[in-house]
Amino acid sequence: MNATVTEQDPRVQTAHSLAEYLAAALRADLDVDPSARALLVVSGGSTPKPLFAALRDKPLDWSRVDITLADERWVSEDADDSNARFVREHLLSGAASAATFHPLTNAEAEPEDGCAEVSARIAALPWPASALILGMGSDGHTASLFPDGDRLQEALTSADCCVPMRAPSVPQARITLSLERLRQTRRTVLHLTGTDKQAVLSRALSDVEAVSELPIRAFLSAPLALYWAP
Ligand SMILES: O=C(O)[C@H](O)[C@@H](O)[C@H](O)[C@H](O)COP(=O)(O)O
Repeated sequence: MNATVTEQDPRVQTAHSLAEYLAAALRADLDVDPSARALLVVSGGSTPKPLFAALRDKPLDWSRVDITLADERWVSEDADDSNARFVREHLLSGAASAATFHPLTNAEAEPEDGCAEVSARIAALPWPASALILGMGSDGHTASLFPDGDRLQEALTSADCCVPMRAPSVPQARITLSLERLRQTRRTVLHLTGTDKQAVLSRALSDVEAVSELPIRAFLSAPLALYWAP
């Protein structure tokens, strides 16, 4: 007998499992009532690309789904490193093109000037979100909560929806949802790949460093679904 061996990329497999979980969460929240809308908060970076590919054709009523970002670089939407561009190209196609996307930028030149308008617009979405998907950097940042962020303390304590952020470790100015807003979700997912990030997460779980040193720690005291692949 000839055996057929199919090798699956673990990152793609993990993305598929997470897409199933998110689609089920969105369906459950939409099924509550026919007029209900569901909000999905996604992250940028490179990790979500296979997730978006696995999620965008899931059968659900995408016309009742709002999508926004956990954070954004303050760049134009056609810039290579715009998270909005990334979402439009990789998530908002196929069935998911019926969803409504809410970007975190506007025409102001600086996030400090544009933040109030973005905050008001994003606060008006149907919170709590069905799900928040966070990534994490090797410095323990998540969303744009950077250990060296100029407004990290404000973002960790503010009741405002969004906070501008600049950090010496990253080239562009950013805008991030505040911790309080990021916590307004029914489900929080941490989506990671690689052994380097596994090591950072172990450090964060060891309870030695402060939230200001490893901001991901702000999410470890509440239920969190971890999707990790080597
Ligand atoms: O837009 C961004 O850059 C994110 O919001 C950021 O918090 C990201 O999730 C991590 O930096 C992980 O990025 P990677 O997925 O590229 O490793």
